[in-house]
Amino acid sequence: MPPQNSAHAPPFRVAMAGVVGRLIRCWCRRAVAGSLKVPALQLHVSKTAMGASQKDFENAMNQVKLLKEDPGNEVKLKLYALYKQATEGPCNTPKPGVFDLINKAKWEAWNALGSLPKETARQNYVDLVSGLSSSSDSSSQAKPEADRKQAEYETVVMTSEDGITKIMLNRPAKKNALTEQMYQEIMLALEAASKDDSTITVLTGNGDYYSSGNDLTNFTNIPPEGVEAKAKNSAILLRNFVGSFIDFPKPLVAVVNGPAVGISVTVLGLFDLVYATDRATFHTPFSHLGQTPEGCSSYTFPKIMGPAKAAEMLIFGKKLTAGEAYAQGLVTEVFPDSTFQKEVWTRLKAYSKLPQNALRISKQIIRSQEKEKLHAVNAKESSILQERWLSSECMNAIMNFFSQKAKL
Ligand SMILES: CCCCCCCCCCC/C=C/C(=O)SCCNC(=O)CCNC(=O)[C@H](O)C(C)(C)COP(=O)(O)OP(=O)(O)OC[C@H]1O[C@@H](n2cnc3c(N)ncnc32)[C@H](O)[C@@H]1OP(=O)(O)O
Repeated sequence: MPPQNSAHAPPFRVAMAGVVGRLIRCWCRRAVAGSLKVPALQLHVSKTAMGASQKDFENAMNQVKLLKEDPGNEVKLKLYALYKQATEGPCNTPKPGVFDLINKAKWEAWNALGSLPKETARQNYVDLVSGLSSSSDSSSQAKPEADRKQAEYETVVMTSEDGITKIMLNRPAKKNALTEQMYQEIMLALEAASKDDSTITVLTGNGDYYSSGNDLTNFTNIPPEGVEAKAKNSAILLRNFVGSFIDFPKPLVAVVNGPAVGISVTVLGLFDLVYATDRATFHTPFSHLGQTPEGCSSYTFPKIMGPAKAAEMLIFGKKLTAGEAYAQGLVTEVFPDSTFQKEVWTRLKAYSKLPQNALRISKQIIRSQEKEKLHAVNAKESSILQERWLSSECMNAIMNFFSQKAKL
């Protein structure tokens, strides 16, 4: 064994990192050139499975060989892992020895996929290759994936830098109130962030508010099918929206840059870290609006802050200051507004350098303890709200807001 004392350890680590890098680069060159033994005939993926078909998968494998640009070691390891998962299922081979560096890196990438279903792995492989192909075809080759996707979003801004993908709510003139389009775009952005190379994903707001919650104009766009159909579709939207936070696979951080209202507060119970400026407030005025809790808060808030404090917020609509939210455990840390951005991003940049897989797997272990429960709570809350939205209490509250009689 090499010496492990402090005088020798750093040079050893540097040297080993260089060796590992060279070996992986070498393995990856072979993999991309097609000399990696990836026997297409060994595939046993059902043609009728959901998502990408066997043909899509085979096309994607061929596209990998045609890539004009080297996608980098990390991506190549991901491709390898997804390929193995899609064709063989979860990794159950013994871990290669510590000095078998290439096979160890490959094994770790595959093993990190845990029990990801074969169909999902196949779909993720196809999606990953499709992103790589379009990037090597496009003129904006040097831009990261998230930047290239920006054109697809109108209500959020998505950027990736230093291992952090930032999703910024971007309707500052409306206090980042969440329109139906915005719910959809946040879901799409989370989906993209879950698959990109970043280590950490951040949700934040542009302007003086984090978010004023559901945009109340969502209640005014009633389709010809009627208000019941609208309520039904909105309950589905809500359930999917909250579901994408429950299932998000990487560390998720809320950078609460100002006041937060309604659903933007409740889903905080599903984040891994919540950093708040001391200007932030946390307000869930559901009863005032004739509505009931969502975002799994009927379960997470009593767990986080105890039933009495949760009742004060969720039933009686008590607005918390950032300091109070910290004392109740809803917020991880509060920063002075003058240094908020600088301190938070410095902290997150340091965290994003931690081993990516370890962070992700740790998050998933924690979430797996109660994922089913969270989905059940989400379904129940959404279906209760579907009824509430049709109540006269709720309709009166919305009318009061629009007739300027009531502001929170
Ligand atoms: C049939 C069923 C359909 C249902 C569809 C639902 C889909 C899923 C729902 C999930 C459940 C979510 C629940 C919640 O989030 S409850 C919380 C809802 N939020 C509110 O009630 C906040 C309302 N806003 C306010 O009280 C104030 O605007 C606020 C205190 C936030 C800020 O006050 P301030 O005086 O500082 O600023 P302004 O009021 O002048 O705001 C500037 C402009 O922005 C508009 N605005 C702000 N927030 C909202 C909002 N939530 N919805 C709509 N519009 C909002 C405000 O009107 C101003 O607009 P103008 O400049 O045009 O006047």
